[in-house]
Amino acid sequence: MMLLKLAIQKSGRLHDDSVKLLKECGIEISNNVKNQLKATASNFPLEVFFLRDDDIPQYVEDGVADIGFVGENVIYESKKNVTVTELLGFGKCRLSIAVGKNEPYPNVQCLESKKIATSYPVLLQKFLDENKVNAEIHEISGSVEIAPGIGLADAICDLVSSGSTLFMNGLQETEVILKSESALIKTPTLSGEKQRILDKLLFRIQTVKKAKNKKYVLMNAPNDKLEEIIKILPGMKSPTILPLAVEGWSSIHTVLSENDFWEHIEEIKTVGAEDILVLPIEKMVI
Ligand SMILES: Nc1ncnc2c1ncn2[C@@H]1O[C@H](COP(=O)(O)OP(=O)(O)OP(=O)(O)O)[C@@H](O)[C@H]1O
Ligand SMILES: O=P(O)(O)OC[C@H]1O[C@H](OP(=O)(O)OP(=O)(O)O)[C@H](O)[C@@H]1O
Ligand SMILES: [Mg+2]
Repeated sequence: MMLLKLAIQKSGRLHDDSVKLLKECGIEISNNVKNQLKATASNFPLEVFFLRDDDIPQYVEDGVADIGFVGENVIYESKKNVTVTELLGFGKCRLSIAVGKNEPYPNVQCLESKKIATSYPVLLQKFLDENKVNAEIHEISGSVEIAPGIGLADAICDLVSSGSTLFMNGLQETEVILKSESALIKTPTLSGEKQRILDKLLFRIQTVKKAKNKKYVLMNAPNDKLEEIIKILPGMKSPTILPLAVEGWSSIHTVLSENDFWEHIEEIKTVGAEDILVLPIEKMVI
């Protein structure tokens, strides 16, 4: 049977979320044997390779793997011929330039002739070129944030998420050069049969993604307040209204994005809604 070959990170920041996404898509993979580098799904035509994340774009370009889950930072730094097919919503971070927290940084021009340490020379060079800045790039493979403190460089360009690594190393973030999250990449040529398997996988991923920032919201309200509450709720189509056992009251059910929920909750309460419940949604097919 034809199997779609997927490359994911063996261990590291993207591993758990990659496996979790497959699970949420209803795909069972057993990788119980420690250090096993390959696994086959038991209920979907998928074979999973566990690799270093930096190697994934190359494998996918070569067709050794048909698709991969990997950070956009790694994809664009690698310059490989692969197609970003779907963003996956995890591994969110940004590639930023930072300098010592007491260094003045009026604008990007102040990087002229400076030495910048990074593991992302391609993306950094592109940014410098776009801004017509000449700077010396010093490539190192990790612990980049330590570079200014030990006199190795004047500035750094590295991944930032919470900012705590920068803070702990006495650095300030001065430019965001790329916003990144994990993405599904695809090999340049895929057979028709494999494309059909990929379409099925993409449908499942999109179904899971749609549900992720949506909430199922239930609330009780007196019947004479229903109309006013419904006007406030930006529901999917129209909310479901069910009578309560208590005379004159109803239960309103609707689906809201997390954002909309926070934005409207005060207003809904003020108008007269009570006993508001917010539940996660597992899957959503619309
Ligand atoms: N602080 C962070 N917050 C969120 N996502 C991050 C963060 N740092 C990195 N990432 C994302 O996770 C990816 C993997 O990070 P990780 O640190 O596991 O990489 P690695 O050490 O190069 O792993 P490997 O051993 O596979 O080469 C990064 O390429 C990036 O897309
Ligand atoms: O802004 P923060 O939340 O502090 O995250 C940023 C840090 O996370 C990443 O390193 P990671 O912890 O993955 O270690 P690594 O250097 O071994 O990849 C990145 O290289 C930064 O150092
Ligand atoms: Mg790596």
